[in-house]
Amino acid sequence: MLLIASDHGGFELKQKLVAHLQARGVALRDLGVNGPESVDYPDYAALVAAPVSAGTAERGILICGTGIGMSIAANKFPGVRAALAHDGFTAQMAREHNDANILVLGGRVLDPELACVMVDLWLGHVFEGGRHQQRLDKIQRLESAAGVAC
Ligand SMILES: O=C(CO)[C@H](O)[C@H](O)[C@H](O)COP(=O)(O)O
Repeated sequence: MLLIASDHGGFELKQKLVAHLQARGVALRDLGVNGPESVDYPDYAALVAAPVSAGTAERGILICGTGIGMSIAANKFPGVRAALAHDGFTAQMAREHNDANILVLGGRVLDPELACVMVDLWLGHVFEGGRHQQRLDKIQRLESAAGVAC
């Protein structure tokens, strides 16, 4: 199941992406925000990042104005690899090299048509493993070490 959420800065782009993904037949759950009213992005980051971290959802998409706040918040959750992508190349690399389980987009930055292409690239490619898995393992060890230090 693919989860998607945004704050007000990403609301318009989220609506566009939901329509795009539904037209493609992708199973997804829209967790809000449901209108353009001002909200706090960490609340919506948690709605997607917590189930991805817990393993009850496989992947998510988060959108705020720049994508920066959503990235910072989502990456606080263990096991989350939230990648802020800017174009088709970074969206594809987020899957192939980083195995990003959350794609983060900037609603005030991206052209909506490009954002649809980026989501398709991220969904349509696979993690390459190999040397990239070795690097993800090191990130996992950093996460574990940080937990011990606390
Ligand atoms: O981009 C964001 C965080 O990185 C969010 O969309 C924030 O909402 C933004 O920084 C602030 O936007 P506001 O509309 O001025 O509250």
